[in-house]
Amino acid sequence: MPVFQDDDDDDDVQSSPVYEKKNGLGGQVEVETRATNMSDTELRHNNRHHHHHRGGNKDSSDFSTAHSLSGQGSSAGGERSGSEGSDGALDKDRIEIKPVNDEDDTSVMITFNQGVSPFIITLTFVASISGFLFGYDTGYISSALISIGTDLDGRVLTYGNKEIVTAATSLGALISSTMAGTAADMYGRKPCIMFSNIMFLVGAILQVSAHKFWQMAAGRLIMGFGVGIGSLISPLFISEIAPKMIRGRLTVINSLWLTGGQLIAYGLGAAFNHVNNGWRILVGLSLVPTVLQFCFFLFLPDTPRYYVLKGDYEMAKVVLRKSYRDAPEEIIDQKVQELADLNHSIPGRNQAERYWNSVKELHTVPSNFRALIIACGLQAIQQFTGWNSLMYFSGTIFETVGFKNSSAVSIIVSGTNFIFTLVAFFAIDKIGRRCILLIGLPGMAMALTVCAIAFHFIGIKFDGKDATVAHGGYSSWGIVIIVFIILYAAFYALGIGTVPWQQSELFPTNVRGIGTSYATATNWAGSLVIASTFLTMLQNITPSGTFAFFAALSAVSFVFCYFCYPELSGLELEEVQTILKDGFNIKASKALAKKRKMQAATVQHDMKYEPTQEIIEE
Ligand SMILES: O[C@H]1[C@H](O)[C@@H](O)[C@H](O)[C@@H](O)[C@H]1O
Repeated sequence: MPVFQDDDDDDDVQSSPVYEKKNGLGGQVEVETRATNMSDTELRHNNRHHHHHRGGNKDSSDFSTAHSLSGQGSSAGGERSGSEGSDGALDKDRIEIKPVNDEDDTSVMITFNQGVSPFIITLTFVASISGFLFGYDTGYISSALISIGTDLDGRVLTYGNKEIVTAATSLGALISSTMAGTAADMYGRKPCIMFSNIMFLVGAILQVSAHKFWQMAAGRLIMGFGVGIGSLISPLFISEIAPKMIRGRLTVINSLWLTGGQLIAYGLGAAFNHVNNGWRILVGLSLVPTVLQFCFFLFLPDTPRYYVLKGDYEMAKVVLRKSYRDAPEEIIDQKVQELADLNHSIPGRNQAERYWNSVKELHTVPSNFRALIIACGLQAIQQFTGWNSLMYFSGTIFETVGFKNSSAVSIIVSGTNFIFTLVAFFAIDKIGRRCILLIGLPGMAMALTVCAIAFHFIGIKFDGKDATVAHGGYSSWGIVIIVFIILYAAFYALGIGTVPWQQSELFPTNVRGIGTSYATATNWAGSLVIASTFLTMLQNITPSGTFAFFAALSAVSFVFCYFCYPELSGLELEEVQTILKDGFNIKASKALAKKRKMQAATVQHDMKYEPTQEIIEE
């Protein structure tokens, strides 16, 4: 079995089941990429085949389609292929299909040149409406808080009231996200999203008709239940229907809808700022996408994985057939078989036992626990570096530093967030998650530090109800604050705003639901803490102190990511597990990601012409 030293910097595209790497401490770390646990699900069928050697050479001989991009097929198929001489007994026309160990994967499907079907695009589009609602409903509150005036209880809202109305949604989201993963396994992803639509509906109606502060807060809380469910299920749904090779990007599409929703909320907020009861229109408009998503889902199916989970193999096949229109029936059958085999790999006689075993596995298996640290760590960093306090209160801040049309400035901030999420969409696989994180965090720390200094010179004071500035009107420090808040937004969206939502790739199948639930709950807990304390912080430790605090946290977060976040772009899911097996193995992950990218480029190029392919080691 071939072995290569990976501590060199060569760019070859060798693929091997065993890698020897030096870890950061100089010790030897053996990273084995065999999909050993899946060998029992090995499937075979007769078909025409092609055999790709590394470097993209092809010949026609015995073949295993194990793993097109990673060469993991080398575990079972590769060993056979590797002993070609002794394998002469193998039937020339036999294709051996071995799944990777991820049931979301299209490892059988990858034997086709599969485009993204209109059906997959439709499902992604409809599921992402949850992302839009997440963004819109967390976005409109900033301008609503300004235009609400004395419409509730006939008085001006205190900062405390504003914090409650804002934080209620995060609280609702926190509560529902802790249960959403399990509910999705029990009742299905689609019913969960439809249930979230009902929460959005009830919450919005309560708010639109509110004349009392507490009714408004209750409406925001119930809307939050919907946001929490949507924020977890939508990326999960997309990852389960997406073809493996574009799964990462499709997940970022959900983030694009999210930040786009925030942008639209700010735009409409500016438009309705001076309209009587304009905030009610803002809230009321959120009913449109909710109702649309609910109606669309009446006609759309759940994910194949869910149907297999429930034993409804026929429905799973129906969805797969629509998703991969060119796939022959036998491939569809085998994909369903793969999913069924993987489904049994979760131990337990019933749902409760399986749930408990997942919880145990999450905490006791070292690679899972490291994945948990990274996933929760990134979500916590995303929130505790202060972005959402700006999303929620930027209107108030900009008004205070002298900008009358504060909503317009807020549009620029959320527009920057959207545009740089788009930049992240292109960069996340190309230059890698780790790299954009390590660019973004120091950039944020720098921008926040400048804001802290500017706030000091502008002489701003919050007394819990009103904000006063020593130098009223436009000032050069006010402009510095706006410019650097925009820069902060750009660095944020490029890295930490987007990367944490790739969380599902960190976990293996059996703990993915529960792992992503923990991480999503961490996100909402952080959002809740920040939203409910930001204005109090401004008051007690001054705006300068608050921004300096966020700057310090960004700097510390950089250190965390530098030492704990491996490069995962282009890696197969089980490779992520092996990378995390005995440490965070940053160096090894970077080398492996580099090689995988080159292999993927070769395979993608060839896929245009070949129905099947594989990279194997010689
Ligand atoms: O990824 C998103 C995005 O960055 C949003 O702008 C932010 O409001 C959310 O909290 C975050 O989860």
